[in-house]
Amino acid sequence: MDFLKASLCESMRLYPPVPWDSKHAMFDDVLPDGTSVRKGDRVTYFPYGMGRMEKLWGKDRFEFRPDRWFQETGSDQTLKSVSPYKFPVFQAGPRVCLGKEMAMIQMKYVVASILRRFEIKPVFDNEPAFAPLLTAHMVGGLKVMVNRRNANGDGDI
Ligand code: HEM
Repeated sequence: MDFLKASLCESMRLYPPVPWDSKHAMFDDVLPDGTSVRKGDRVTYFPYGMGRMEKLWGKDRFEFRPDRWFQETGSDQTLKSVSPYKFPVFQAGPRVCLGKEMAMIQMKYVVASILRRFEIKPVFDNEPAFAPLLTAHMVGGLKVMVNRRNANGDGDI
């Protein structure tokens, strides 16, 4: 289940379900880096961009690597604790997503129960195009072939 959680986090790092999100200032304010914000200004944070920043994720930031979510020391196979300010897919701070734990449970449950029974393969080789609307979409959807797995866990068609 840890590897599944790491894979889900890695998927959401590269393709966050809420790729960008905005707030409007109620009062004049100053951000921690000194940027001043005036009352009524809109401030947007951009999880899609942050998930691809070399400064945050390293040179291999475009690679899908679930192992980056595990401890790096020796044979420690436990998941790392990653700051929501580095990985803000559920936002961070006082207005963090209240359903994030439930969302993780649901995603793990759906993926584990479907992949145990079915093999799913994309129909086309080309990489799906990501449409970063307020919530994430794929341009034209993702066409897949679904085969029931046999008792050995292999696709049977
Ligand atoms: C992968 C799934 C999910 C993602 C990526 C996600 C992401 C987010 C994000 C980015 C926000 C902040 C929105 C804002 O700026 O106002 C948010 C807020 C919220 N989410 Fe989720 N969410 C997910 C699933 C869920 C689920 C399953 C629930 C409920 C069971 C839920 C309940 C909420 C609530 C109540 C808030 C408002 C929190 C507040 O403003 O204080 N979310 N979510």
